[in-house]
Amino acid sequence: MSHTLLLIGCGNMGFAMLRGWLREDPTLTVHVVEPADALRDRAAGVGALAVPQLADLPQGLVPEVVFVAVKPNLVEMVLAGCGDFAARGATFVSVAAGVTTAAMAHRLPGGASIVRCMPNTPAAIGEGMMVLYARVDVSDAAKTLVASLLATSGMVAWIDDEAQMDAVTAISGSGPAYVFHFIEALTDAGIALGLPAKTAALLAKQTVLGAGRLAMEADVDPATLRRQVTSPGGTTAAALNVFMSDERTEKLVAEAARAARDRSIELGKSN
Ligand SMILES: NC(=O)C1=CN([C@@H]2O[C@H](COP(=O)(O)OP(=O)(O)OC[C@H]3O[C@@H](n4cnc5c(N)ncnc54)[C@H](OP(=O)(O)O)[C@@H]3O)[C@@H](O)[C@H]2O)C=CC1
Ligand SMILES: O=C(O)[C@@H]1CCC=N1
Repeated sequence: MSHTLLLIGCGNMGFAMLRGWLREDPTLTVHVVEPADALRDRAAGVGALAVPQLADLPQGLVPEVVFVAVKPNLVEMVLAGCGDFAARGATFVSVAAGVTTAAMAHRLPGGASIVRCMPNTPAAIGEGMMVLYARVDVSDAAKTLVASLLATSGMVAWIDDEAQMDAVTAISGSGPAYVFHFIEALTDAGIALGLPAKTAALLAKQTVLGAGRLAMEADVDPATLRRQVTSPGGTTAAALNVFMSDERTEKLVAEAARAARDRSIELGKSN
């Protein structure tokens, strides 16, 4: 069924979602507000109707869902200009790290329908992890619509405790960057061991892709999959001795995730 959406902010995350939506459902009408010329052109290129500011949107526009994908410090300012959409029944979905639904509600008329989402950039190819939290007064119909729209971007999961959103941000929101960093490091290691750069990059990327898909599809857990690669006294054991001695990797990843979680909490406090 065709729906009318409004996306405010079409940078890295907004565009990743936009591309996913329009690729899956070209019948959607998506209005975009984005000040940067090049990013508006990019949005128009995938079929959106893009304008530089809210005031340029068609008079009387009735978006069913307003997605807000600006930097966290701008969310409240943007929402303050969206009262008319709330009055016309829109559901508001912010993807901003740290910005609570209470802070959003503060800028919208009473009773506004508000959902918070933590997406990630693999949404651009339909492989995102889209985690949602809805305030108690959001209707089932609105939740179903938001979830079905975001399902075009990847997997959808609901949480019922908003406080968990900071941890979600640390794991799946920021997580792709950790994996990209690992790919960079694995590529560099391959080059250092004498592989051509192109070959090293291909091996690193395909290995992460294949391992991720196997972890998702296998009926055993990742620890079992790891053991299946690790011949006693073999090459993998030699490498894992480096990764696992003194729980090095677990400690590093836990420390990194805590730093992201703490930053998400800070972002929430500064808004
Ligand atoms: N990038 C990611 O992987 C993820 C990001 N997020 C969240 O998504 C949000 C956006 O992040 P990201 O896409 O990376 O940031 P970007 O800076 O790439 O995108 C934000 C866009 O919003 C535009 N913008 C600024 N002011 C307005 C306004 N008043 N109206 C409309 N658009 C405006 C910016 O334009 P200009 O630059 O010209 O100011 C920019 O193009 C953040 O809140 C972040 O926490 C969540 C999960 C993952
Ligand atoms: O780095 C950030 O703050 C955003 C939120 C999650 C991923 N990117």
